[in-house]
Amino acid sequence: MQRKNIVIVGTSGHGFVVMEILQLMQEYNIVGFIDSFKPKNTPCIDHLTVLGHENDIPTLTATYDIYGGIVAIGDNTDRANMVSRIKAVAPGFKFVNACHPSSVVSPRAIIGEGNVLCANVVINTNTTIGNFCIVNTASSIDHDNQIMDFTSIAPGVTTGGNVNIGANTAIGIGAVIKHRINIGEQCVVGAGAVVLSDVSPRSVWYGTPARKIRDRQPGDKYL
Ligand SMILES: CC(=O)SCCNC(=O)CCNC(=O)[C@H](O)C(C)(C)COP(=O)(O)OP(=O)(O)OC[C@H]1O[C@@H](n2cnc3c(N)ncnc32)[C@H](O)[C@@H]1OP(=O)(O)O
Repeated sequence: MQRKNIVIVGTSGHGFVVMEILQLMQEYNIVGFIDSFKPKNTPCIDHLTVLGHENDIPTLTATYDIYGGIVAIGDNTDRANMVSRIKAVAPGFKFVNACHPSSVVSPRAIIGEGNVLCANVVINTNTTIGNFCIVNTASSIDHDNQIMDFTSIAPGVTTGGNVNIGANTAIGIGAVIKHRINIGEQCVVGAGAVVLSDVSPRSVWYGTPARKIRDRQPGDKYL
């Protein structure tokens, strides 16, 4: 079967991680990168270059027969804004998932669209991953979790069963989240935190056990 042509939006290190995952999947043909800041034809990696700005996607779709692609931007707010812009200029653009072949995803898990599951990720039974999330290298998301849209899970995070993580929240590298914990939307859980109690929306928590450090304001940086 002929592979569908896709683009990767974002040319950071994360963009190249996503590119390698997509290459290993052998389901899509990557035609190039989209970037808001780099000029067209900027070399990226392998033979791939920047094809244009997100506003160029409609034209590029006609030129390259583009099916869709993935937004590979690590910051949750920037990723969400980019998805909105693409939906506005190219409503037919299909957002694909990049799931590393070494990831172990339960057949009873539900995975939305536009997600990245990196190497050695485990998604256990009855867990739902929304849309446009990043589950980074070797993270383990256990049974009956609900991970909402535009959330990012850094490398080596472990969640127990029945954990809920709200939209646009960032969980830092190596954090551990006890079973039956609810984490609100737009939160930051710092690197190495051990979360033993519920995390209120729009707040920053870290430490062992994790404590609330401060509220987050709109536009505050994530990691
Ligand atoms: C593939 C990838 O790279 S994915 C990305 C992976 N990266 C991450 O996961 C990074 C996660 N980020 C963090 O943990 C950050 O430190 C944040 C977001 C929690 C920063 O929080 P801030 O409150 O702004 O921290 P700030 O840098 O101002 O430091 C304030 C104090 O808190 C401490 N601190 C900061 N983060 C943590 C943490 N995670 N755990 C314990 N203490 C911390 C600092 O050491 C500092 O202490 P001091 O005042 O005694 O010197």
